[in-house]
Amino acid sequence: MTETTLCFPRRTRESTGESIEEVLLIEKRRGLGDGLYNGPGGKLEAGETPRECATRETREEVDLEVDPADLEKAGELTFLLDGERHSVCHVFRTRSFSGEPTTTAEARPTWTPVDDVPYDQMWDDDHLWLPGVLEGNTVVGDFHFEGGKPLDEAEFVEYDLKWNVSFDE
Ligand SMILES: Nc1[nH]c(=O)nc2c1ncn2[C@H]1C[C@H](O)[C@@H](COP(=O)(O)OP(=O)(O)OP(=O)(O)O)O1
Repeated sequence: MTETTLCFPRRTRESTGESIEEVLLIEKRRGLGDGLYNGPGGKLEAGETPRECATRETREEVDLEVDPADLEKAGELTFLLDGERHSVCHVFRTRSFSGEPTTTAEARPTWTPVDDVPYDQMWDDDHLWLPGVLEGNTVVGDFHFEGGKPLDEAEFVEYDLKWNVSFDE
């Protein structure tokens, strides 16, 4: 069973007297979820905490610096494939970062208004939990996929969500 992370950098952009709430999404260019929009993230390496992983992956994928201590844990998502736990994903958000997001071999970043998140070009589960996470809520969820490997070719069949949980990390 793999542990993974997702990191959602947030900002408020002022444009002609309006405040626009944005989230940094990536278009993933390889690996699991290739071609889909998501936050930067990936698999934990040996000895790494979820926060350290989210920080490293955000740097590797889009060259943005976030501090592990500044990440707010927003979700813990268990993905099941044919009844077996496939991965647990730790979801973080932050308004604290430095640098400019840059396209790499792994990902193409875009600041996206939270009202225009392209849920039709994301994992099928994302529209169920990401809006609440972007509103500042916390969530624990189980998401069941069926139909063989890899996960991004399996069918999303059912889910269970619990909102406003507290995380110790
Ligand atoms: N159902 C799902 N919904 C979602 O929003 N994100 C998911 C998801 N299933 C997996 N992810 C995310 C978690 C993690 O950030 C990423 C998968 O991790 P990786 O990018 O490390 O996968 P890769 O196969 O690219 O790994 P490497 O082979 O190490 O490059 O996809």
